Amino acid sequence: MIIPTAKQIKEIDAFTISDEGISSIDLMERAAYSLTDAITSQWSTSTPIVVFAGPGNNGGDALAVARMLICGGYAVKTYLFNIASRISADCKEEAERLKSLGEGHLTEITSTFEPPELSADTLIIDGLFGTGLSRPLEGGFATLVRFINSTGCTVVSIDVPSGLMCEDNSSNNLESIVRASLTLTFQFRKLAFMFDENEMYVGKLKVLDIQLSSSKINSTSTPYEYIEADYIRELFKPRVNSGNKGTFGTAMIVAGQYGMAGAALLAGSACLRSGCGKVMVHTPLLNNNIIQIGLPEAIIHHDYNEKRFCNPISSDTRFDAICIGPGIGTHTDTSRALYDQIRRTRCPLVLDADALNIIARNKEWLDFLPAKTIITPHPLEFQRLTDCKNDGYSRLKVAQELSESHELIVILKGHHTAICLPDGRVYFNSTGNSGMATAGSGDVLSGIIVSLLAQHYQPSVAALIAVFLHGKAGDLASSTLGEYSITASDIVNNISNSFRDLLNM
Ligand SMILES: NC(=O)C1=CN([C@@H]2O[C@H](COP(=O)(O)OP(=O)(O)OC[C@H]3O[C@@H](n4cnc5c(N)ncnc54)[C@H](OP(=O)(O)O)[C@@H]3O)[C@@H](O)[C@H]2O)[C@@H](O)CC1
Ligand SMILES: Nc1ncnc2c1ncn2[C@@H]1O[C@H](COP(=O)(O)OP(=O)(O)O)[C@@H](O)[C@H]1O
Ligand SMILES: [K+]
Repeated sequence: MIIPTAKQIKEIDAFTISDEGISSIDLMERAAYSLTDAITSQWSTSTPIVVFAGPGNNGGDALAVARMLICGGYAVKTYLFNIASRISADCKEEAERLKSLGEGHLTEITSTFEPPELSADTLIIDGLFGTGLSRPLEGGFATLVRFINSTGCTVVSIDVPSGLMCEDNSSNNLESIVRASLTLTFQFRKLAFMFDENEMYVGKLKVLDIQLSSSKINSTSTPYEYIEADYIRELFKPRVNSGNKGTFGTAMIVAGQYGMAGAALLAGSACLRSGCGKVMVHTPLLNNNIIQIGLPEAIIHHDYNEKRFCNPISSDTRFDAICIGPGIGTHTDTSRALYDQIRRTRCPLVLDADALNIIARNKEWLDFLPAKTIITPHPLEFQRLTDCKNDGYSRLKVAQELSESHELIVILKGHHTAICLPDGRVYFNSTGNSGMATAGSGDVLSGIIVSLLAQHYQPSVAALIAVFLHGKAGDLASSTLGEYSITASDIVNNISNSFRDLLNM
């Protein structure tokens, strides 16, 4: 599903109204009905409800929900903030409809506001601002948001937590954003929801289908896409029945300085579990026994001249794709070896972990990376690599620029990992869970990617499939072990289930 901007959502909204020949108030009623349905399915009529409505259509939704809840037998107190005497036409109409239920349901605030006493079990419905927020909240609205956040009550935000911009929050006033327990958003995830730091505002997320025009959605051009199973499934090539080891390619993994052999094991086993024909591991001699025993299917490519650090792979080119980085360390010999290998590499390449830390110290090497190289930084590695600011939006913009200017595939790892392609498109992943925040899980991802590259998947396709499968393997691991107990090896052990789940095997 696409992730449109707030401006594009407005256009899709307007198109739906004209195309369907319905009035905007009827679309608002449809939206409010689905909100009410979501709320009543979770909270019973014994829950006291307080609704805060703003002056725009987000407020209109809130007023309509208040009316529907009252009609459903809930006790609801509603406050409409009409400070600037400029409420939208549909918000005004919804206020009239609410008032028509009788006295006392609606309090209109035109100047000062005395916050009501709220019991701990009160449910707050936040309909102050949605996609129409145009600047950070200040003054009375900022105070109101701080009040809402201080109550300790459960908060349901309509469409967007009030105060949160749909895209860029890098210069927002972060104290003036509602911290929702649940956000009921219309039709699309918003770009800001993809950034890890905004989870504390969004809370749990539920996307409500309000049947906006599918033809308009399909013709809306946006670089941002949220990827789910159906999309990924289409990217698979059929596996040749008569294929042999050679058909499915050889992957070379350069990993594991002495003391980090586990990184080589994890990347190597993930690679073997992901379909390539042969796996070679280039690793220091001192890792010999552990790799031979732990990964008997792999061919070890010894680093003879140095016992502890990874050195050059000599001029060997008997592989179809190469991954450099998991646990290699940043020793100067390794650094030199990485430089030589980058300059020499002609096959698809994925760089992870310490390979990226070495490049971060030699940023001009970015210019030498072969086109379509995949890099897989976590936020700190990306910060070292680019000196970008620390918020998700700024990081994404820098990743998009890097991807376009250097023709790289940048996989920005996180809860919603972003895959940035050189043509400007960005795909956000839908699988994965906090159990995967465990040492070594990035090594597993690298192993899956290089396996798909060795099978001659285009780098962009390999990146998309690998990120999705990796997260899915983590989700399957969590479904049996729980998020507290997953290890990176459990992710490897669920790669096969992840393939089977995705491909209905
Ligand atoms: N998508 C869909 O199809 C559907 C969408 N629907 C709903 O519509 C919502 C969008 O409605 P919307 O466009 O009226 O914007 P909304 O968020 O209510 O705010 C606009 C008002 O806020 C004001 N304002 C802005 N910033 C401010 C600030 N910092 N401080 C103070 N004021 C500020 C701004 O005034 P101005 O900027 O002109 O000063 C204006 O008065 C959307 O989120 C969803 O809930 C559904 O009803 C139906 C289907
Ligand atoms: N909360 C989370 N939700 C989803 N995926 C996660 C979460 N935390 C970590 N991951 C995934 O786990 C991997 C962690 O990689 P990384 O930080 O490089 O780990 P390591 O360096 O220990 O191998 C990434 O693919 C990341 O997307
Ligand atoms: K809201």
